[in-house]
Amino acid sequence: MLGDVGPVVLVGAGKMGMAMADGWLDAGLSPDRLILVDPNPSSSVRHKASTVGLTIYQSVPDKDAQVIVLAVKPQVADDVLASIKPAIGDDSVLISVMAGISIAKMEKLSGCAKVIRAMPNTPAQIGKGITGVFSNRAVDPQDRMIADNLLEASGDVVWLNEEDDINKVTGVAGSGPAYVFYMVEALAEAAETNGMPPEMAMRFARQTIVGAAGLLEYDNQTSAEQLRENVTSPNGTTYAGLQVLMSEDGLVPLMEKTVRAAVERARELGEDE
Ligand SMILES: NC(=O)C1=CN([C@@H]2O[C@H](COP(=O)(O)OP(=O)(O)OC[C@H]3O[C@@H](n4cnc5c(N)ncnc54)[C@H](OP(=O)(O)O)[C@@H]3O)[C@@H](O)[C@H]2O)C=CC1
Ligand SMILES: O=C(O)[C@@H]1CCC=N1
Repeated sequence: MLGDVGPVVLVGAGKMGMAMADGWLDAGLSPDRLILVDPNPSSSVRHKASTVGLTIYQSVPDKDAQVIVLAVKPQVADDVLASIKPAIGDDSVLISVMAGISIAKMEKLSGCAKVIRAMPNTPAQIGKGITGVFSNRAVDPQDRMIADNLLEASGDVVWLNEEDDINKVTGVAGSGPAYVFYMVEALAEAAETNGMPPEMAMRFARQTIVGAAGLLEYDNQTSAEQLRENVTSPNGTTYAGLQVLMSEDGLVPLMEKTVRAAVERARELGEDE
């Protein structure tokens, strides 16, 4: 699927960058068309690179890239945007997954005309991510197709209407896997409080979330609400538990506060410009 794409320059071989790189390699991107740039890669990244035949570069090569993907922390955006100039030609497309950093800033500091913001999430690593995407006007249908090909290797892709939608996607789906992992931790803690030994508590909590997520995928025509109701016997145990979780000060207001904090932080990261 990605046989014709590249060269792709990926700047930042961290958690998100490598999650996407795994997806691209699985989707057929040839390792010699993926240029991985990271001045200080971890030992696991070095191991992965040597296993699949990827070269890791200290800095961006002085050669026009078809696509440059930025997967570095927003805090180093200024330096990194300036450093990628040697790889930018007239037709290069810049795709950034950095939270907060605006298209205007990327155009200005990198000199790249075609800029796309994408917000993926770490399930990209197993092709089960979802990515929100927004581009500037210079990005043409051919560029969008290349971006689609790359991003679809991570899972679903949704093109957005406004740049601020990226901040909303960040708070819901970019950060979202962490909320679910924390739910596992909280469920395990609650199991322990109710008398389960720690190892057993984590085993039951983790597999419960794995199983529930699996059902959402397997039974994808059935709403989450219906799946919940399928568990809930009249006046049974689930009903008793949900009375707490669905109360006025239960999960909904907590989730609203959680997502609002993340969305606002994404907007703030953009304001530090
Ligand atoms: N993690 C996630 O779930 C998601 C993250 N994102 C976005 O992805 C970006 C990366 O996040 P994440 O992967 O978690 O962070 P990581 O810290 O895991 O990855 C960033 C990588 O970039 C490296 N790096 C630092 N400076 C440079 C440089 N000048 N050139 C090349 N590489 C450099 C870092 O090296 P070192 O560690 O040595 O500094 C690190 O390996 C962020 O902007 C974040 O907003 C978006 C969606 C989800
Ligand atoms: O926490 C962060 O800022 C990044 C963006 C979305 C997920 N991780």
